[in-house]
Amino acid sequence: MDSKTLAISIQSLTFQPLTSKMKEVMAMMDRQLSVAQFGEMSEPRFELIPTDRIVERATAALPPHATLTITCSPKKGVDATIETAIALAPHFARVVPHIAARMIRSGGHLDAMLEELQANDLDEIFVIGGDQRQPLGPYHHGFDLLQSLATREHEICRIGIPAYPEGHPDIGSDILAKDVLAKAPYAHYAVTQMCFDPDQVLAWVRSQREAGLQLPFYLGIPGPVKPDKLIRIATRIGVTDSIRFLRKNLKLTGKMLRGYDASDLLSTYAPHLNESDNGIAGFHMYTFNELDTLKKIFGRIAI
Ligand SMILES: NC(=O)C1=CN([C@@H]2O[C@H](COP(=O)(O)OP(=O)(O)OC[C@H]3O[C@@H](n4cnc5c(N)ncnc54)[C@H](O)[C@@H]3O)[C@@H](O)[C@H]2O)C=CC1
Ligand SMILES: Nc1nc(=O)c2c([nH]1)NC[C@@H]1CN(c3ccc(C(=O)N[C@@H](CCC(=O)O)C(=O)O)cc3)CN21
Repeated sequence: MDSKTLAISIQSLTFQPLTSKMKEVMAMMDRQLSVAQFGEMSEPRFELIPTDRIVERATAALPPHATLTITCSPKKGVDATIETAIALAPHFARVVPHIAARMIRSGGHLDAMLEELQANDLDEIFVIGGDQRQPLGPYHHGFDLLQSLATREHEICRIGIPAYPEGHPDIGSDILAKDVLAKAPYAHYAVTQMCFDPDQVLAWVRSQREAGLQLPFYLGIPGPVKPDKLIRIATRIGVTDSIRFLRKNLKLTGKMLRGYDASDLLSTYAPHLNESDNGIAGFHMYTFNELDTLKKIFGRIAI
């Protein structure tokens, strides 16, 4: 029995409105349910931002069998991403740096990065265009970098690319659809941009399959984050429609005070994970580096 069914049966037995204690128990059970769903995935992925003390914080909060991916910001640059990935690598099963095409200064810079990755046994990367508007070197978009990688000697054996179920603030949907199909032969999987509307994501997954895209998808799940930070980040990266969806949904389900946690999204996705036509390989959690909160909710053992 899930927590909602349980709460309804408690309510109908006692003829009492839900007390705050009961709501707390429901919230806890919801979270346990979502932990189980996240844990069912063979390879949990967590996205981290390179910041001070990240190794200490990540090892304290996340299990060693997790896959971590490390973002690439225009402020810190791609070398900071690689440095952080190398520092985390001994502690986790798999560490995946995001390599932003527009932040690579030259072919020589790319070769030096590839050598450094190889020297540290990092064999997977996530290729993005990058939030840096003007390219620092010859690679203008993710596709240029993927093509260049295909002509070079390296030990990278797995490449991920981003995908945008909710669209992108600067890029038209028709361009995005063509782009992901063009990138697909060079990539092994796609990760969906964070989105709070699971129906939109699932409809998009089906439309991509109809368009002939064969890459497995990791569905991007926003992790626990305070509302003000979430709104700041979502506005910056253009995830605004589904924030509106989230607000409406939290109001409808009476969870406005409790705020967002991933359990509703995970529960909605759960029945679709085993539909083979969808090709959903797992979840990718955007942690916003809120690792203490993540640990409290998911626990070390449960993942
Ligand atoms: N920092 C990070 O770790 C992450 C960043 N992102 C960001 O998401 C955004 C998109 O990344 P990708 O899909 O890899 O981009 P991309 O640069 O590979 O572009 C995808 C497609 O859109 C076109 N395009 C790009 N910018 C355009 C513009 N301003 N107007 C019209 N068409 C445009 C490209 O020609 C290409 O066909 C970037 O801002 C990227 O940095 C995504 C995931 C993680
Ligand atoms: N366009 C785009 N750029 C990204 O960087 C990005 C996406 N999309 N999609 C998913 C995730 C979400 N990303 C982020 C990036 C930064 C913070 C963040 O918390 N930034 C801090 C500053 C961190 C620092 O000290 O560098 C903040 O307070 O905004 C969160 C999520 C990275 N990813």
